[in-house]
Amino acid sequence: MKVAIGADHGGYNLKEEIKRLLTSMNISFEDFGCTCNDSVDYPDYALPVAEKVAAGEFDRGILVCGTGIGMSIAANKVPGIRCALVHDTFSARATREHNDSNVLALGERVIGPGLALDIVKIWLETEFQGGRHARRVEKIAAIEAKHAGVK
Ligand SMILES: O=C(CO)[C@H](O)[C@H](O)[C@H](O)COP(=O)(O)O
Repeated sequence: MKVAIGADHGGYNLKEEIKRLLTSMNISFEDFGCTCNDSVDYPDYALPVAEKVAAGEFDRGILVCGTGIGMSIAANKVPGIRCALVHDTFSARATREHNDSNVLALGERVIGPGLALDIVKIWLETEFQGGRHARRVEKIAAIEAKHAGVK
C-alpha cells in the first residue's frame, strides 16, 4: 500500500507522528508537506494528496489540520475522493467497511496523538465490505458525475 500524507501548520506535529507509525508498519508513503509549524493554507496541501489518490498514484491519503474539517472539505472537492473526517475508532472502521473512504482527515487540535494513531492504524487495516455498501458508494459517484462541470 502507498499512502500520500499532508498537513497544514495545525496538523504538522501529528503528521510527523503518523509518518513514524507508517514507517513502523512498513507502509510506504510520500509527504506532500507542510514542512514546519509556520502558518500555511490547508487547501494547498489537501489538493496534491487528493489528486494523487484520485489518479491512482497512491492507494490512500491522510490529511491533518487543526480540526480536520478544512482538509476534508477541500479533499472531497476532487472527483473520486471519499474523505472521512474521523475522531473515534468506531468511525475509523465503519468508514472503511461502509464508505470505502480513500482519504482520512484528522484534527490535531481535537484529539490526542494516542487515539489519532489508533484511528490511522484501524483505518489502514480495515477492508471495504462491498455488497450493499458498494451500491451506495456507486450512488455517490453518480452524484459526482451528475454535477461534474456544474458551478
Ligand atoms: O481548516 C481548518 C479548520 O477547518 C484547520 O483547523 C486549520 O488548521 C485552521 O483553520 C488554522 O487556523 P489558524 O488560526 O490559522 O492556525
